[in-house]
Amino acid sequence: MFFLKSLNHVNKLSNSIKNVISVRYYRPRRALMYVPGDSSRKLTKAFNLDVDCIAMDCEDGVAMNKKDEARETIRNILNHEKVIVKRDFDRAVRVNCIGSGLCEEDLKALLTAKFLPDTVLLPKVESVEHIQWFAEKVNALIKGNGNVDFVIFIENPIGLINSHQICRAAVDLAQTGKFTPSSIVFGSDDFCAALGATRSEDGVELLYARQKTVLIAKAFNLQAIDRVHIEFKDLIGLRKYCEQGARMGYTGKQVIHPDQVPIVQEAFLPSKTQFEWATGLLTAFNEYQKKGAGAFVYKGAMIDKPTMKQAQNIVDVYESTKNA
Ligand SMILES: CC(=O)SCCNC(=O)CCNC(=O)[C@H](O)C(C)(C)COP(=O)(O)OP(=O)(O)OC[C@H]1O[C@@H](n2cnc3c(N)ncnc32)[C@H](O)[C@@H]1OP(=O)(O)O
Ligand SMILES: O=CC(=O)O
Ligand SMILES: [Mg+2]
Repeated sequence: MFFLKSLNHVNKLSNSIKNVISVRYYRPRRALMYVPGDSSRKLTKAFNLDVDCIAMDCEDGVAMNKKDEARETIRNILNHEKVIVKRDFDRAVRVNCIGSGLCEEDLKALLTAKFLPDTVLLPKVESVEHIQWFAEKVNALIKGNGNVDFVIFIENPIGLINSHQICRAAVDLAQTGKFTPSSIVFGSDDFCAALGATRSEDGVELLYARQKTVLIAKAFNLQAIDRVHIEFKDLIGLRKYCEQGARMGYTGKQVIHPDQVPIVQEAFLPSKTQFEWATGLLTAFNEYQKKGAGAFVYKGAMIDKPTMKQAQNIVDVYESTKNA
């Protein structure tokens, strides 16, 4: 239901404009909110929030001796139809990583529940072989025409080095598979640990990895979901990092606490002013194209194709989230 609702705007544009736009509509994931799968209390609380994505966690938010409980609790939730309190949301699950030896059991329990999760989040992806393993399991477990969105976590150096091949494999295998690659998550905390780096205020130790992750995501037309801000009481810092991530091209951010949700949801939604600027620009672009002008002046600035694409990005995000 989140998809393809703003095609009208694009359809109004001339064919020559359509050809340069790669249109893809996503289930919005501005805030990707983790909830430990073994905590019924937190899960209930999360379902009452106004949030794009709830990631019911089997992985690092759950202690080793609570893994079975988390898996069972989430399966029970998936055995019931999604209850929409505030509005529709992405009912996602984060399974344990393949290397843990727990992933298969998670997938078996969660993909055979009465209702499929909307999305499966796979942490610590390191290689094409991981994607092939995931594809094989998911394709065997999902019945009929079922399909889940697939979120790939890049959170260690080998995963980052192989990220291009990982995304290529995911996109290729999805053609005949029961999953749809939708996003890359930058798992900065695990990345820091794997790198042996120390977290700092300006995050300089992660800059390359953070930029490369968004670059890879965009190369494959995927959403890019930024690092978690673990100092959850620091809402001023959170806003600053959201704005920074959004400027870098990230489309959303991982969240661990309800207080972080409204700030993140807002920071990754273009403002009404930006939306109006963008729609006005697209209309003007269309008119100038018809007149044979590639470059023109709009609100005091030179506009040509790259700016038109930036405006289209704003419209896409705005349209995909405003009624979500
Ligand atoms: C690097 C990564 O992998 S990040 C992902 C893994 N980590 C996680 O999933 C952690 C998720 N977050 C949490 O578990 C918690 O926010 C903590 C442990 C950090 C702090 O929890 P608390 O000390 O309970 O925080 P606080 O008292 O401020 O919580 C306020 C309310 O929000 C609820 N709450 C806190 N976090 C969450 C959450 N993630 N989802 C839903 N509800 C939550 C609490 O239950 C509490 O509600 P209540 O009073 O009705 O019980
Ligand atoms: O899983 C997230 C991370 O930062 O690690
Ligand atoms: Mg992690």
